[in-house]
Amino acid sequence: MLRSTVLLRQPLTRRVTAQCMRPTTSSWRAYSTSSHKTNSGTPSFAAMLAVASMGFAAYSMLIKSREGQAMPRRQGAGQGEQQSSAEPLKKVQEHEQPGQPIPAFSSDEVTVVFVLGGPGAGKGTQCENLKRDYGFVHLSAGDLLRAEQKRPESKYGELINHYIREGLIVPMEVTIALLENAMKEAMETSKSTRFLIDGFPRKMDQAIKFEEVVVPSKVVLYFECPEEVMLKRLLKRGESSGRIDDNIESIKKRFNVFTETSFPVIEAFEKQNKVKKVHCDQPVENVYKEVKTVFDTMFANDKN
Ligand SMILES: Nc1ncnc2c1ncn2[C@@H]1O[C@H](COP(=O)(O)OP(=O)(O)O)[C@@H](O)[C@H]1O
Ligand SMILES: O=c1ccn([C@@H]2O[C@H](COP(=O)(O)OP(=O)(O)O)[C@@H](O)[C@H]2O)c(=O)[nH]1
Repeated sequence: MLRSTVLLRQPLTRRVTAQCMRPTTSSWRAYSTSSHKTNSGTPSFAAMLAVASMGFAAYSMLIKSREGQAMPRRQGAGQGEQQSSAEPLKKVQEHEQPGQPIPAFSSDEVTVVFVLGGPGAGKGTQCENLKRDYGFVHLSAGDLLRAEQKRPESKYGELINHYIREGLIVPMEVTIALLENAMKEAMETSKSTRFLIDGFPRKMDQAIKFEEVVVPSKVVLYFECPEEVMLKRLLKRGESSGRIDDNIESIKKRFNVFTETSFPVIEAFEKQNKVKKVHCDQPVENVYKEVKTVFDTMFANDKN
């Protein structure tokens, strides 16, 4: 059984240090949970206004749509109505009622591995290997957001586009709903119950909410990689990815957001002894050897 999410519920102001998690490469910045801000990670005033108003609109819609709603009973995997991705916020609103939230899935039945690490560390590459060899479903939060952004009927296209370009973290209501919908769909279509959640959670509130309303994670795979290596990989990827954030300006912002906001999530999971660290500054095959060691140990006799 998993340990509870006690640590994740501790006040976020609590200063956590996990020396073992800190990068050792001298040229890589020191990770700290203190909240210093850097200019390169700060959007312009106009951009902030735009983000604030878009974010406010999304939250207003969420709150408005909750009004007069009775508390629905959460349903297990493979049951209940199919949730269209047309309205991702609807999914989370079900959880946002007073009282103790009920996770959508039981961690006895559904296995979630969070795959975390800086941009370009190689998460997606290794997830595809794991999908092939271990039968996990690979859900990239970034890919789900990009698909939602491109969906013509989406209300959140512009909002997602802005957040991704600025390297900022999209409000969790959107991302959690997309993830839960995708999990549900995979369970219904392929009866899969093992998930690699790639690039999520990137923020404490996302981690807490997902484990409360979807399912607690089993393990966190942390892809440790020096910044200069990630930078090189991202610039190379940017030559053909067509991604609006694989450019030097966006990359710098993403690095700052990772250091200041996402790395503390990894530290918090480390305090729960959930983190398995993989060294990514080596060829793909060698990284995968490390990843396989973790999975062979963790899931050798696991039926989930
Ligand atoms: N170990 C590795 N060595 C060299 N290049 C890699 C390695 N792992 C991934 N890449 C390449 O680096 C880029 C970023 O990898 P990706 O898996 O997309 O990272 P992430 O999902 O963490 O952003 C891709 O172009 C990928 O082909
Ligand atoms: O849970 C998530 C995952 C991704 N993103 C956004 O999507 C971008 C790209 O994330 P992805 O995981 O696809 O790429 P990576 O940065 O790991 O290369 C991030 O910078 C964020 O703007 C987000 O807001 N929430």
